[in-house]
Amino acid sequence: MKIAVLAGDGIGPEIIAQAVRVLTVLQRDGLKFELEPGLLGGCAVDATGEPFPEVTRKLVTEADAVLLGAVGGPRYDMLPRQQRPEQGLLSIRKTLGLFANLRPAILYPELAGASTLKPEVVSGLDIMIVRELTGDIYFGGPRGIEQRDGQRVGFNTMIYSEAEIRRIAHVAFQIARKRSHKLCSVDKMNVLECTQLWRDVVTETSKEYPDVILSHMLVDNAAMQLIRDPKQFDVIVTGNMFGDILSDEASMLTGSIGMLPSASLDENNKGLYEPIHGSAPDIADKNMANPLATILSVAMMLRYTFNQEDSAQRIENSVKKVLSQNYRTSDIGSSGMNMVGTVEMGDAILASL
Ligand SMILES: NC(=O)c1ccc[n+]([C@@H]2O[C@H](COP(=O)([O-])OP(=O)(O)OC[C@H]3O[C@@H](n4cnc5c(N)ncnc54)[C@H](O)[C@@H]3O)[C@@H](O)[C@H]2O)c1
Ligand SMILES: CC(C)[C@H](C(=O)O)[C@@H](O)C(=O)O
Ligand SMILES: [Mg+2]
Repeated sequence: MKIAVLAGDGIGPEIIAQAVRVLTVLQRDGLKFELEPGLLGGCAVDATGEPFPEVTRKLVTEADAVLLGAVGGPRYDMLPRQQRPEQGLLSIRKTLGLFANLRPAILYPELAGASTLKPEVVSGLDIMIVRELTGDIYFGGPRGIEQRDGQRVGFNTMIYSEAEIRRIAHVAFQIARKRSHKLCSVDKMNVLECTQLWRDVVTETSKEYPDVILSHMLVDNAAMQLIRDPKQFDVIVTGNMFGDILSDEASMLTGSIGMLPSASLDENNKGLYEPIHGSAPDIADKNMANPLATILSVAMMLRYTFNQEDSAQRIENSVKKVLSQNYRTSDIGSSGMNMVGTVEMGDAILASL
């Protein structure tokens, strides 16, 4: 088994270093895999002029799984769009066919006080957001900025084929089947034809899953309901853009965006694993970043790509243990806690593995 490790930019190298320490312990204890580093994002632009160079394309195509930190940063914001670090991330997702993005939002009981919501609103929260990842307005054409009638206009195209909707719907129904048999599909069918089709196809697909209760919600209401009463949700399925926004929103229910891992899977469960957050330039190189989302992404890799459920749980249990020992990075900290930096959080995880 080969794992490509793409640290990326900003806090990427700091959080990936802690995740790699965890993988190295598992390797010592008998799991068979090799780690191979590669460049993606701004660091790849610096080295090669491209955010997703050919050598990285080859590496990730041959690897069984990819572990990614985060890409992007203000230094690269003025580059032409095709050269931006984020374009590297979008290309890797598209190249590997990673259409199913699983973003679990789980509140660890110890962090009930870290959420900005009242503990009773969030305690016990366990939501799975299933985000379609290779379609939608992110990839649709035509797109651009051009002159029309003496002024600039910007335009993008929201587009989904029924096949794209059906395959992500199947993933979501199957996940709902293993959980509480409840699925909420989020769209904006009152305004957008593209999401009318989304609702129609998800409803058609539901006929194959009579044991799952399907509901639909408009995205503006869903954003509100996530804050009002998040525990009404179990599995949410939605498109690329709504999923991006709702998962950042859901992260704050759990205390911090530094806690949310993700898996991006193809048809065969080959996957890319990354925290949902970005490169956090405001705290880069300060030993402040929370590495837990990245470490939990390693657990997802072991579960979904390598079928190593025991090792996945071993990592998740060590996260629970360090939280119960009151170790906190500043994003989840409060008074009376054992405040630590990125590396020290990694030390605590290793000690409790
Ligand atoms: N998957 C990715 O690589 C990815 C995802 C999102 C954003 N980005 C890129 O990252 C850059 C910064 O974007 P942004 O500021 O909008 O979002 P961000 O997620 O990087 O940061 C938002 C806020 O959350 C904090 N934060 C994020 N991760 C944290 C962690 N692990 N521990 C503690 N605090 C954390 C940051 O300090 C910041 O205050 C942009 O270039 C953006 O395009 C990349
Ligand atoms: C950086 C960006 C392309 C990316 C997205 O929008 O998908 C990020 O926000 C994410 O959530 O992984
Ligand atoms: Mg995002």
